[in-house]
Amino acid sequence: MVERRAEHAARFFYSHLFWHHPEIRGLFPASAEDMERQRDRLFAALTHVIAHLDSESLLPHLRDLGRDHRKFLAGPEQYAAVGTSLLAAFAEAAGEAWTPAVARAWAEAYRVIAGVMTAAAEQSEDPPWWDAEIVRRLRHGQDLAVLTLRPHAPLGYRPGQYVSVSSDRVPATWRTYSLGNAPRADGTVDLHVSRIEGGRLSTVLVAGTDPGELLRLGAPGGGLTLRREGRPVTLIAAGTGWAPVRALLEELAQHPPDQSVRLFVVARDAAHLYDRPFIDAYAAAFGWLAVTCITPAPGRHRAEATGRLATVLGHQGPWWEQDVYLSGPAQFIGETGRLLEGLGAHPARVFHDTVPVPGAGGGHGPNGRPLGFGEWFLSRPSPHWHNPAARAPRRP
Ligand SMILES: NC(=O)C1=CN([C@@H]2O[C@H](COP(=O)(O)OP(=O)(O)OC[C@H]3O[C@@H](n4cnc5c(N)ncnc54)[C@H](O)[C@@H]3O)[C@@H](O)[C@H]2O)C=CC1
Repeated sequence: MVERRAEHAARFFYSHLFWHHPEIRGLFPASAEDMERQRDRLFAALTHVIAHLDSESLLPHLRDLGRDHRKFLAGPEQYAAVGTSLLAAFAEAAGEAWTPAVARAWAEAYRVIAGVMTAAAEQSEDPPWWDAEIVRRLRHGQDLAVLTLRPHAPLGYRPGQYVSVSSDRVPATWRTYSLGNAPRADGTVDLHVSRIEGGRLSTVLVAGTDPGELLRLGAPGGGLTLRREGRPVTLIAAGTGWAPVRALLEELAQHPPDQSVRLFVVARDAAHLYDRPFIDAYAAAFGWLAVTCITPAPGRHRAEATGRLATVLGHQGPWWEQDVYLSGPAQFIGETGRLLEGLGAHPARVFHDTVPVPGAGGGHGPNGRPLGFGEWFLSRPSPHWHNPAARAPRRP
């Protein structure tokens, strides 16, 4: 019932929260657009919890979330305030269906969720966030940069994962970006950032930060990590989706696989194949690796490269035995994932971190704005709160 009025419930929730606890407002993004995103994230996160109530993955997910929320300075008082406002918003949206029994069940559910999250936060031995100094910023054209960072403490990172990032230049705003390597001997890691139109943090990271200044990093996350199960591997990267794939390749090179590895790198133009020297060096050094780079025909739209990739993949095979790792824009992952299934790839062996939201064509949210990587990730699995037609089927 609340789902049908999700937009209203989310607005009510934040108004209630900030009215009763004005001091909490400062922990949330200042801009209206970023608050809009925040509202979606709340329901995406709740969807995830509710869709996984019976799943073994729920508790580990909540613990991760709890540890991660320390970077938002969330303590017991904030959890209590959020719980009160959340239940008030649900009561408002559910109307007469909000019976005393339902209210009790939700209060209990929230108590459990918040309890698991705060306990994990208290027990964590990791810092709440990592301060990371920008050691170097390498621009590749107008829209792309690779930032070399030195975190102040070791990062528990597995190749293929991403971190959330925040800068004092855009307060209370966190976005996820992938790292292109496991920490080097000196602790440094590379953050690959593509500027999105109107994206305030990505614009600052690509064009407006200086070596010596600090960023904040959240704990590494994501499941695009190597499964070494003896099957041949296909890696497919588009744009800065190259970053996690690069990290996976480095890991493969450290313990060369018995099976062949095919790598497909897709970019909007030749200039955006920004790591070409690395790719060429790997192709020359390792007999187990076959590389194909794909760009659109000159003058064509960037998405045409995805069509070209489809043609190339159609001539490869067999797919059933492959482990496939996919990384790139959400729309790209959706299209290429469907194509691979059509070509016979095993659906459980096509790995990626992002899931397209049904009904939100063009990689855009309900208000026409682009969805961030974190939102794609959080909205997994995919019942979409703002589109009743796309709701998950009810369990019998
Ligand atoms: N683990 C992951 O899946 C990761 C995902 N990303 C995401 O990858 C994206 C990278 O952005 P950019 O480097 O600016 O990429 P981009 O916009 O330059 O696109 C690169 C290629 O992706 C394909 N593509 C882009 N938009 C498409 C569309 N609407 N439909 C079909 N294919 C499309 C095209 O082949 C294009 O040439 C960001 O959205 C980022 O969030 C980044 C790192 C890791």
